[in-house]
Amino acid sequence: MLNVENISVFRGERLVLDSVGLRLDAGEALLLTGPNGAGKSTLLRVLAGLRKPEGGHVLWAGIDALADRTTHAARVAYLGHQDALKPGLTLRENLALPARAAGSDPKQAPKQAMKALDLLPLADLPARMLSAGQKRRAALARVMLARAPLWLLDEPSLGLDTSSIGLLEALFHAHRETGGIIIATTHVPLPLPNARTLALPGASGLETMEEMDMESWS
Ligand SMILES: Nc1ncnc2c1ncn2[C@@H]1O[C@H](COP(=O)(O)OP(=O)(O)OP(=O)(O)O)[C@@H](O)[C@H]1O
Repeated sequence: MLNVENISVFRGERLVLDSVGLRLDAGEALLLTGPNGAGKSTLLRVLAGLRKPEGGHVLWAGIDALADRTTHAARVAYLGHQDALKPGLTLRENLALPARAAGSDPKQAPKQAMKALDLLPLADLPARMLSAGQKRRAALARVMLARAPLWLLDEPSLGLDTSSIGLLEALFHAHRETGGIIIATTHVPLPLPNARTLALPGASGLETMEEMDMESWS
């Protein structure tokens, strides 16, 4: 379903991703691992259509996914390092936005998502009053509400306590059960049974533009 071929990305002078490829079918999950700066977030942003790669293809059901960014955006639920909540709106109001965008009932769907992430008691608090872990759970509720088949999650368990990890496990399971795909970057174990792992090598395994030029002359 998702077929990623030869993705290469430069950041500044450095080749951060060098011909990265992966393939995932419905219901599958992939853990992206590697040292700080290895390019995990960069790859996730490329897959989300938020950053253009210098080379390679992202195919969804055999079609070039990045050719039409609007269509691709509807396939993707992206969780970055920032939780993307509007601080002055209540949690309930924050969650009504993605529910409406996904064509769901803006009252019922947020309620269900808050229930799944144990956020109902916080529904009427402004987002700025939530703790870091509560904000992370709210961001995961947004992911759930997007009703997108491809979840791209940058360190989804960051700041979560043990019981919240249990909620995450149930969320992941339900998404995969319905044929959803999950790609998550992480430095810690995640509750994704039978997930595959793609370990990015990090800067020491890659070359700079300068080194590449030198090689091409030799
Ligand atoms: N705005 C930027 N401009 C230039 N280089 C950048 C920029 N942001 C990140 N980089 C570089 O891109 C490389 C990959 O960064 P990226 O954030 O994808 O790594 P990561 O594997 O997600 O790291 P971490 O584990 O720390 O989250 C790093 O070497 C970083 O210095």
